[in-house]
Amino acid sequence: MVFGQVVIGPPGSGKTTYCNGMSQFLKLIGRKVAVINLDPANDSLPYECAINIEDLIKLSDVMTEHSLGPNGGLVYCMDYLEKNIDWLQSKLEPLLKDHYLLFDFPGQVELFFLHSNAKNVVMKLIKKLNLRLTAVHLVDAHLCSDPAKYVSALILSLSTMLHLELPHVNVLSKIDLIESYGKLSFNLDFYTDVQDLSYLQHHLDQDPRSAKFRKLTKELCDVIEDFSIVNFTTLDIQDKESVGNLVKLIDKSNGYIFAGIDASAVEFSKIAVRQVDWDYYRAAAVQEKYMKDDEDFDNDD
Ligand SMILES: Nc1nc2c(ncn2[C@@H]2O[C@H](COP(=O)(O)OP(=O)(O)OP(=O)(O)O)[C@@H](O)[C@H]2O)c(=O)[nH]1
Repeated sequence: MVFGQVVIGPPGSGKTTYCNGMSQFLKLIGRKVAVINLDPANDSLPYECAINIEDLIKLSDVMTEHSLGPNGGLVYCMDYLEKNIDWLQSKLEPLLKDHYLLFDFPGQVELFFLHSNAKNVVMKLIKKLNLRLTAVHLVDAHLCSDPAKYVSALILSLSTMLHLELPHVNVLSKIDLIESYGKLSFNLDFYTDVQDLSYLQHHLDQDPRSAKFRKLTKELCDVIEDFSIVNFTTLDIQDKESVGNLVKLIDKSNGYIFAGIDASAVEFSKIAVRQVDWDYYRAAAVQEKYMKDDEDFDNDD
């Protein structure tokens, strides 16, 4: 069985940095890792990639030949990749024996909640090569400092989860910069747990700019709460502990923790029920590390 991650998220959310940091971390803990770059717009890669979509198709060629902009060009490239899935399959086959796979995808979010090519590529690989993949969806943590942007991040995460139908982990990336655009209105666990969005709506109502969207915001928040499947974990890619906590979650979601153990109910249950760090304490520890409390703010004045 081959395990891995499908790394997705809006432009600039940190996917390429993540693939680089995550592959280094996984190598340090003894896994053989292959990073597969499926983003034809990635021109300078910080990691050594095992497979590069550039060898199949170049975004610049597509844009010139078909008079397309970068977004249209990327949709074309994903469509081309789906039609040439055998190319990717043949490149992946030699890696399947002992590698853990990290797929670096483009940042055009519509590829993951609207168009079906990227999903079809992932689904075909899963089926043909018997892969166990988790979608790791990165969202820039600074979006939490603006309630309207946070609601958009929630909607994007929900739509992506529903569209991709994979084991899924949503990540607030660059948590070290969370308050760089302003102090948060609530504790960090409010944003990670997505428990009661009425507070957020109340907060939005105070802003005259969002008054005319009040009903729309309420409806969107209701949809998110009705599904009740979106939550976030946090990540500072430069912090070993933060990356390690994320790896534990991903390993649980795609079944990696069960690999290599005897297929007995006793062994499975031992792993499934072993002690976990409660998310409340985890969010509180992250908050203490990266967010100033009110006293610090007062002292700064
Ligand atoms: N402080 C901090 N910066 C980060 C972190 N992760 C990524 N960055 C920075 O965020 C910027 C964007 O990161 P990329 O990895 O290029 O993001 P991307 O999602 O691959 O971007 P696209 O290829 O445009 O879709 C870079 O300047 C990174 O150095 C993090 O955990 N902390």
